[in-house]
Amino acid sequence: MYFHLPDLPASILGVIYGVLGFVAAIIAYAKLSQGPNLHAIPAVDSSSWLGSWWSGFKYLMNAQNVIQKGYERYKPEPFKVAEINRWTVILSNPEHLEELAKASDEFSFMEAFNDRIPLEHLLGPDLYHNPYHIAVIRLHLIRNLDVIYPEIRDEMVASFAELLDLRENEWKGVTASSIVQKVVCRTSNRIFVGLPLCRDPDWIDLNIRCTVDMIMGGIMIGWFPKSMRSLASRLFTKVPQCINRGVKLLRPVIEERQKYLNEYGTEWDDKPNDLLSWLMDEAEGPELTVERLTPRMLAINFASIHTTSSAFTQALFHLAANPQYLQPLRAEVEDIVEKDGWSKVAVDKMRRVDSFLKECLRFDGVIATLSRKALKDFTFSDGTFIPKGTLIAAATSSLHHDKNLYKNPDVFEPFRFAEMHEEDSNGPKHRLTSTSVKYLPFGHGRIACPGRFFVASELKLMLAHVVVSYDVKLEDSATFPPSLRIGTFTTPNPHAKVVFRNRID
Ligand code: HEM
Repeated sequence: MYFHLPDLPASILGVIYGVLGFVAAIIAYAKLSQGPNLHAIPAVDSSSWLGSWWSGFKYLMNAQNVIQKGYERYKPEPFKVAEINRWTVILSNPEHLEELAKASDEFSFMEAFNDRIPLEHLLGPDLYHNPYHIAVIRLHLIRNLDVIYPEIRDEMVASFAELLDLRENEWKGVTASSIVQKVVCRTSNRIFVGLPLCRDPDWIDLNIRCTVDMIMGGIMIGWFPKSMRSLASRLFTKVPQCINRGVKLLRPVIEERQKYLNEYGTEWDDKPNDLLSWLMDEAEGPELTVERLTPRMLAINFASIHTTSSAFTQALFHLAANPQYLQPLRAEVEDIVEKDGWSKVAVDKMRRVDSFLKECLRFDGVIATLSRKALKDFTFSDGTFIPKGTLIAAATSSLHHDKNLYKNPDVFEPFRFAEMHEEDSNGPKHRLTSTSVKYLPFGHGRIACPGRFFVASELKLMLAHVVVSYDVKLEDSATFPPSLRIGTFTTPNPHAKVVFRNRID
């Protein structure tokens, strides 16, 4: 059920929107004032009644500018930025970030996330209170990477071929973001739920759309008091329909596996080696039901599909805008594959491919990561005090463009990390999967993204395949497509085209 305003004259609608805006401003201010006492931390813009609301609006429109302004003015001290209904303290001091990344009981990633997108009320409390899927991703997905490599590649190559559907040597323009989302969804789900579900158009559509529905629904129900959020989620968001669709599609797969599990225990011939199987092996009691496994699977897709496809779409734009990098990438891939085949060993050796992707995430990846909520009062070792309840994030994009941390930070230098790897005796620390307070797209420390080893393999296989199989360029006279941003969410341009043809040389 959704609310629609009836057709009313513009003047009456204007009054209604005015009143709603005023009420929203009051609620927002009330929420801003209810939070922890952050008076000692300077604000980037005004912290007055109306000023903070206006600053929140500016943050929504251009968070990067607001954070950069604070970074230039206050670094290395923390500063606060107003969002529409909350303050966030931004950290810019690498020492603070290192301490934050190491802290255990004092800060929570999940609490901070839940404050923005209340997954607990959207997908149910089990996911939030019993996140056993994180351990499964951390242990099984990484441990099985070698074995699942051929499947990742098989699905990815088939998806590109089908979705691009190129004829002879003709150039064909495609909407990059849409094609990449489908390739990523299919390829990732080959490892998440296996064949044939990973190719089911309904499953692909569900997982691509559901992320957007969860973000929009989450932002909306975040305005409601906690006690009303589950009801609001059922009434005003599309998430319950997503879960029902998911249950319908997953039920036959899960029930068949449950039959084998009951009959043979955790091992049987031809047992699928995928994330769903590993989750079912670890699930206990009611967690093993279709109704509990489905939201978990949707949540894993939520964490992976848009993040991975955004990273690859942006890489594709960089490649198409800079065709001079195609040749050095091709040379590396062909040389390595000739000796080692399309194996994990081979892809691990592809330093230019690794560096290209890593630079794309540094250059125009996320704006703020290391999002945490302080669960108790915390004092950094230099005496900086953070009160309980404070929302914190790192000034990721500003750090990634700081000339004290990177040479020529505002220039896209795709092989910079490969060169650092060559010059450094501790080369591996420059790999895509290595995090540090200078490199934060995957977060850092105890809670750093557990999917990053899988995603690095997937992205590297995709880029290596594209460079050896296709010629790519932007449309004639097109310039680098600008990303879309709302608050700290950033997404590559959803309309821009990349032109492909089968490689001719
Ligand atoms: C390019 C793709 C991806 C990016 C940029 C990314 C980024 C991140 C970041 C920034 C965090 C928070 C870490 C922190 O604050 O320290 C995170 C957490 C997480 N990511 Fe990823 N991620 C990606 C892909 C994936 C994939 C493919 C999966 C699943 C297979 C995944 C699963 C998760 C999970 C479950 C968490 C929560 C960890 C926890 O609560 O301890 N991510 N990711």
